[in-house]
Amino acid sequence: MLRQSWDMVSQDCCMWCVGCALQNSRGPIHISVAIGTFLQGLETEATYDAATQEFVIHSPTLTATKWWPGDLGRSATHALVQAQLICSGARRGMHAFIVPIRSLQDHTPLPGITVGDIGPKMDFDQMDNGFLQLNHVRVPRENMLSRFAQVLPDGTYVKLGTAQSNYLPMVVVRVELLLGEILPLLQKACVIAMRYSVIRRQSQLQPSDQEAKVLDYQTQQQKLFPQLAISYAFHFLAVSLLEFFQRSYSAILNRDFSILPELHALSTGMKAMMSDFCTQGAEMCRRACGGHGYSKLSGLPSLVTKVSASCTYEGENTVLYLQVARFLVKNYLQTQMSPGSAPQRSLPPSVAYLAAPVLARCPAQRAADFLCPELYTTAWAHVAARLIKDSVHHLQTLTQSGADQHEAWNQTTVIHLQAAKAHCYYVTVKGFAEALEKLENEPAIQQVLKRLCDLHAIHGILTNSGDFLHDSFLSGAQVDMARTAYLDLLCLIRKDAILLTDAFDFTDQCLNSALGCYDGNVYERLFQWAQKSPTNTQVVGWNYKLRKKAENRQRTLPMRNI
Ligand SMILES: CCCCCCCCCCCCC/C=C/C(=O)SCCNC(=O)CCNC(=O)[C@H](O)C(C)(C)COP(=O)(O)OP(=O)(O)OC[C@H]1O[C@@H](n2cnc3c(N)ncnc32)[C@H](O)[C@@H]1OP(=O)(O)O
Ligand SMILES: Cc1cc2nc3c(=O)[nH]c(=O)nc-3n(C[C@H](O)[C@H](O)[C@H](O)COP(=O)(O)OP(=O)(O)OC[C@H]3O[C@@H](n4cnc5c(N)ncnc54)[C@H](O)[C@@H]3O)c2cc1C
Repeated sequence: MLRQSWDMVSQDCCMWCVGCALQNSRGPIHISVAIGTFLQGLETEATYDAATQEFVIHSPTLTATKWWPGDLGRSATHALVQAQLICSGARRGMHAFIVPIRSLQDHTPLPGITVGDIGPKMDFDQMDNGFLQLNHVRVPRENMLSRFAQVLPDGTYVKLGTAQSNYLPMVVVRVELLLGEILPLLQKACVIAMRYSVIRRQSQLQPSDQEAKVLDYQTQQQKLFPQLAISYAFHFLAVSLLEFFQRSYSAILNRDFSILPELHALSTGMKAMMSDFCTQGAEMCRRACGGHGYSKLSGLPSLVTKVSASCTYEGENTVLYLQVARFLVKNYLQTQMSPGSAPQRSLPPSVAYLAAPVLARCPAQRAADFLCPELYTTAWAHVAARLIKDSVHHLQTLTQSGADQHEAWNQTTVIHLQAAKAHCYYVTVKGFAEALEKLENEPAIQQVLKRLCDLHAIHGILTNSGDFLHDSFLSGAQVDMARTAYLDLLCLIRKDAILLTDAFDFTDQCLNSALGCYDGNVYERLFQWAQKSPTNTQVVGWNYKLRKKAENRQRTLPMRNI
């Protein structure tokens, strides 16, 4: 029964999900997943012993200690450990092994296992994150996940996939995290900040007016509407990425890996961009709520710290952007191959723009021209293509001047990072524009969402205007036109802003915010919730008692001659 459960793990490919609980006849099996950044450099080893048909799993150094895996510190009974496979004397790279770590009878650590909690974190100390050291722990041969590679009883290694096929679970988790974990955190922050901003009144727009809702200030709109727009942009993109992944998945399981590089580039790029922007956006929403945004009763501080973790887990964002850059460089070089020099293959759809005809100047002549998906998608494609070309040029210049390939890569990574980020922005703009096209039968919804799409694209142009001005693709006058279009959009989006956040459909319970409830009773709720603070539930506060104690002590101390 236990073995069957493990088979389920490998077949369903849910092995990266943290703390997945599998039931077996002897009780709950709770799996934690343990890997780090540099998978090729993993220190933990799994050496096959043909005599006993077991793997001996060992952490040879302190730095090989697994650190962070969810549910490992207190709960997990098993860990999915990524380790360097060594069989018949040869190193075979990273593979995954199911390792029992705690007794199913009394939950104590098994022999050879050192496991525990990693200590306090930035927030969410209630979450269980653990460390794990393995001292020559033996597991049966069947405990290696073996869809893409097997070790036969005599130690023969049989490769069934490519070198990258063992990385597939990371793609799966990254794709699923976008809609399941990361994006809702920004969406919730938007709902809270937007609802509070129509309740909070501050100062006057006109001297004779009553105090204005803060959402009617242009600067408040500039803080919140780009967050709303990007929430929608990410929603459409994450949905289409999930569909793309689902379409490709069966091919991959049948060992057709041709789609994997693009899936990898899209999933890493979108994980990095979404977690970056959702983190900045949630913090912006928190600050847009003034002092109450700093109160935990607003729900915003925990959203900010939670989403901030997503910039690191499942691959640190810089590392992920550089994976995108690697994909971009490869595909750009493909476009530079002269016909006949190598077999031509068509570019993956997400980078097809690299081979498209180059438009040297933006044709916009007035502000309204910027409200055109074709115009701004082309503008983003132009900037991304130029930055990629530039990054490849720098790389080639260094290698041609004699620099070692790896050194040249490191010396150009800041430029590659910029190119990868521009490419990711282009992907979100294009994805949003394509989603709009599918709404032809819903003209009213299409119109409202198009304003958000316009805002997302133009906001990106204005915040990166240097990149658009650099080769005179945009002129200074055109940047001014784009800004006019942007400011006009803020007014238009204002009237739909609350409905657009209501549409995320979070319940009050799920928002858990005194500022963000549907009924708008912010101050009543803040006051009620503050009463529940432990210090307010005692008749005499602890600080008063402490002060009294200190005063009494002072009185009983003998006077000192000073
Ligand atoms: C405190 C609590 C707060 C609240 C939190 C709330 C909880 C919410 C739930 C969230 C749960 C989080 C759980 C987190 C889990 C984890 O973090 S698990 C650990 C994650 N670790 C990683 O993601 C590791 C990151 N590292 C990598 O992705 C890769 O190893 C790499 C470093 C990016 C590259 O690997 P490497 O082989 O060393 O490098 P290259 O030489 O660059 O690549 C070789 C080729 O492989 C291709 N490739 C790389 N990765 C993949 C992939 N995933 N899929 C497909 N292909 C891949 C790469 O493109 C190269 O290909 P070529 O260019 O063709 O050679
Ligand atoms: C909340 C949380 C939950 C987690 N859950 C799990 C889990 O369940 N299972 C698990 O296995 N792990 C988990 N982790 C660990 C997580 O996957 C790693 O922290 C993450 O992959 C980053 O690796 P690292 O900590 O080694 O950072 P490092 O790789 O050491 O990064 C440090 C710095 O070095 C830079 N850097 C690293 N490599 C390069 C490079 N090649 N080029 C340029 N710069 C580079 C990074 O950009 C970063 O600025 C979790 C982490 C957190 C914060």
